[in-house]
Formats: sequence, C-alpha cells, structure tokens
Amino acid sequence: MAAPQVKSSSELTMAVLGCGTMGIAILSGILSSLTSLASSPSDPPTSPPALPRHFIATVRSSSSITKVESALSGLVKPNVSTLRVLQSTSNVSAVAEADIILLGCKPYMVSGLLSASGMKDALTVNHKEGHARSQKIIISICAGVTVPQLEQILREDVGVSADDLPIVVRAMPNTASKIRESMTVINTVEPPLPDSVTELLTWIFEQIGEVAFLPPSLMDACTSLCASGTAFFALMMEAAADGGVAMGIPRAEATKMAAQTMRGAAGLVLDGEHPAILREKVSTPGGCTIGGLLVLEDEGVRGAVAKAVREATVVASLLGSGQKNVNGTRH
Ligand SMILES: NC(=O)C1=CN([C@@H]2O[C@H](COP(=O)(O)OP(=O)(O)OC[C@H]3O[C@@H](n4cnc5c(N)ncnc54)[C@H](OP(=O)(O)O)[C@@H]3O)[C@@H](O)[C@H]2O)C=CC1
Ligand SMILES: O=C(O)[C@@H]1CCC=N1
Repeated sequence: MAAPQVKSSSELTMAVLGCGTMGIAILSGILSSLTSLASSPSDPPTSPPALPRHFIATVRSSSSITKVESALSGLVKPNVSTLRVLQSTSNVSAVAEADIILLGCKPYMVSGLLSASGMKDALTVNHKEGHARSQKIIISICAGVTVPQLEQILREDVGVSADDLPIVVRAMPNTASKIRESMTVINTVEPPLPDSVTELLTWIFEQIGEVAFLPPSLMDACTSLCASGTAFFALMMEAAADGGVAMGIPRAEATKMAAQTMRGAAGLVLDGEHPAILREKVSTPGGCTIGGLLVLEDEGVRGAVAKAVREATVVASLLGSGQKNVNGTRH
C-alpha cells in the first residue's frame, strides 16, 4: 500500500463506507484508471480540475480488511493514489476526511451507519485544511434507496440541518466496474446538480464503464436491468454452456465460448445492430439457429427474462424500506 502523501488542492479524498463486492469493484476500476492516466500524460486533459486520488475503505470485520487489502493494494501506485482500509469504527473519521462519500453498505444499513455519533459534524465539516471541496458529496449505490429518503435520513436521523445537507447523489453501477465495463445510471435531480458536480460524477463513473443519466422514477428498473442484469446474463451463459457440455464440449471451453459469444452479440448491438435484425441474420432459412430459437420461444424465454427484469424492479423498489429480506413480502 502506498504511503499517505500530502494532498494538493487538485486532489480529492473518497471514502467508501461498506467496501464489499461493489466497493472493491468500483475502487479497482478507479485505481486502474488513475494508473493508466498517469502513464499516458500526453492524452488531452478531459478531467475535472480535482480528481479523487486518496481513498479510504471501511468494512465491518477484520477479515474483510484483509480481503479488501489483498484485492486492491496491487492497484495503488506511488505518486498516483493512496488507499487506507479501516474498520467501521472509523466511519466517522473517514467521512470527516473525505470530499466524496460512497455508500456501499446494504440498503437496510444506511440509517444506522449514518447515525453514528459524530457523523453530523463529520458530514458538515467545512473547508478545514486538506479539504478540496466545501460541500461534501454522498454517492449512494444502495438499491432502492431514493435521494429524498437519504435526505430524510440525514435530516431526521443524523440531525443535519436543511442548509447544511451534503450533495446527495444516487447512482447504480454494476460489478463489471471491476473490469471498467459497468453500465452506471445516475439519478437526475431537480434542480439539476451544479455542472462541476455532474462533471466530477461523470468522470468517476466513466472510469469504470458507460454512464447514463435518467430520472428517479426509472432507477429501480435500471437497478434490475443493469445491476441484477449481470446475474441474469450469467445464468444465460451458464445455461448455454450446459447445452454445449451436454453435447460433449469440455466445461472450461464451453464457458469461454458462451461468454465470448455473448460478448460478440453485445458488441454488435452496441455497434448499432438491432437485436431482432441480428437474430434474423443468424437464422439461415432451414438452418439450425431457427430450430433453436423456436425452442426458446416455445419455452417462454423472452417472457421469462422480461418478467425477471420486472420482478427485480419491484423488489428493488422495496429495498429502500429499511427492511431485510423483502422478497418474502412479494408472494
Ligand atoms: N452486488 C451487486 O452487484 C450490486 C450491489 N449494489 C448495491 O451495493 C451495495 C453493496 O452491495 P455488495 O457490495 O454486494 O454488498 P457486500 O455485502 O459485498 O458489501 C457490504 C460491505 O459493507 C460492509 N459493512 C457492513 N456494515 C458496515 C458498517 N457499519 N460500516 C462500514 N462497512 C460496513 C461489509 O463489511 P463486512 O464484510 O466486514 O461485513 C461489506 O464489506 C448494496 O446497497 C447493493 O444494493 C448495487 C449494484 C450492484
Ligand atoms: O440483488 C441486489 O439486491 C443487489 C442490488 C442490485 C444487484 N445486486
């Protein structure tokens, strides 16, 4: 891990409160990107004036400290970035030090985590030495938790006055942040965020993939399609590989072939091909593809996948209620 360095006014500190699967994925992507940027300084400067270069990750258990350190320490480079991994007892000091706070805990934990003693002052500490921003930015990636809910928690549970509220942003990335292939949706707000904040958010999430801005009413659907979607597509890859294995292809080759074929299909669609046209182009008259597609349609795969996205949207919308295990309330 790089030794802490003196921070310049063009450097921001980001605290990830709850650095589990997603926190690790996001920090992996940002740390890798900072290293790439540092090694190609001739690229045109497209960055905001101040970038996050100092990172503090917090977790609950000591075993998770080891896990986060072993996942991320190799990505921290001297004179480029720093990282400290701390236990949750340091949440308040991490927030006090940070310019940007990424909430990566489970949705039902948000209120408890933010209500820790001293958090109000930590969130509203202004421009003390080492702070590049006067107003802190909280970015929540917690599924189902809305910006008004977060602001209510800050006002009512944490005791922050309306005038002192940090800038609150809801964003939904996915686990492919780790390989900088996330699809991240950022919740738009009214009135819009200041341009400097939008520029910074866009920079952060563009380091880990593609970014879209959509209104709050669509965030749960985006959570389902883009974040849960990674798991849905993984299931389809497994199923396709199983078919190959059933017909004699070794498991490792079948998995790679399914994944690369899914990547190829995705690449064509991202290149502008409509999925239905792509499907028709592959379906040679009298050929094998149409034979397989008829089975998929007969088994209701299209409806099943679409309904899975719909169901996960509804479940996501319940995750902000502060309750655990909301799936059980659905049937
Ligand atoms: N998984 C995914 O693909 C996606 C998840 N999300 C959202 O991201 C969030 C995180 O999900 P995920 O990364 O999967 O969850 P994880 O369970 O992997 O990570 C949660 C982390 O929070 C830590 N933690 C728990 N309590 C505290 C505390 N009081 N202070 C500091 N850290 C704490 C845990 O530490 P410890 O390990 O020690 O318990 C763990 O490291 C959720 O809100 C989820 O809705 C969004 C998009 C995709
Ligand atoms: O399943 C979940 O609740 C989290 C949020 C989106 C993806 N995984």
